[in-house]
Amino acid sequence: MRFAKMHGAGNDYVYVNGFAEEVTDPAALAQAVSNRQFGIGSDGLILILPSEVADVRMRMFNADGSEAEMCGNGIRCVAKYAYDHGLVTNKEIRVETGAGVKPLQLFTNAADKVERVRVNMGQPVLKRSLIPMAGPEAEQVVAESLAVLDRTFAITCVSMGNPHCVIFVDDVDAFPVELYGPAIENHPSFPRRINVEFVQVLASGEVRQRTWERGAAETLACGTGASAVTVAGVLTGRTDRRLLNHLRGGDLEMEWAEDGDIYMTGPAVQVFEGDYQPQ
Ligand SMILES: N[C@@H](CCC[C@H](N)C(=O)O)C(=O)O
Repeated sequence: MRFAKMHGAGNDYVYVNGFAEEVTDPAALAQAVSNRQFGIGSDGLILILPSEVADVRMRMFNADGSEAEMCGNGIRCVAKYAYDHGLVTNKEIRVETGAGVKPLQLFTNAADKVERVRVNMGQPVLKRSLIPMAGPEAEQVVAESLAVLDRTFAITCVSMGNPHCVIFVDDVDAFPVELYGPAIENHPSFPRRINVEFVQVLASGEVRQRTWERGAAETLACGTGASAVTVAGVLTGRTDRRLLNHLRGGDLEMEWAEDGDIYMTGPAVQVFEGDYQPQ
């Protein structure tokens, strides 16, 4: 099975071209290829597939085999793969995801290879009923508290198609993400689990973020998470609608536009291609 290993700001996935390869059990394949000792090594698996409503379709599987609705860093790499491998020829394309069809703008280098991508991530959803939480439905969840282990956090929950819990902290580099991340991911309040963003505000237009990802552990970046952080920063009065987000693996330029859509611009990098023999 041919594959490409790609990353967006260090959030790395194995990409399989579903126009040419048939994958019968993507959940099992995701677990196998993601293993950093016995597999290729990645945060998960992304399939690039034909679409009836867009230029291409993507399906995204976390390292534990669970399928997610959307992947912000992944969709930029899907666009790069599709353009660089000739699946699309335009620099404005549409990608079908589990969270709807997303429009993307591709930026190429002198060799006509995609280097950066701007994605319209769509509008955030703030209703409990749509961000798989337990409890009463339909109110906004801008500032709630969540008791976890020995602490109670102020949280902002935002769905970007997939669920995120944003927590602002004073010193994100010193924060024990590996302790509170899994406890929040698997908290009874979130029956379908949740991605957790820990964020330090550096200035009104600049933050530093670390992410504990549902189904994967801490990753170097999360594009849907950076979108949720942009929303949470504005709603809690901490940040502007334009934000430079420093993640562990690189920077993302974020904007929550006046029309309500969130735009993310960031890198898409192919590291290598290869052949994988399913065990
Ligand atoms: N890293 C991704 C998000 C991947 C899916 C997530 N772990 C989930 O289960 O929702 C991104 O860049 O958005």
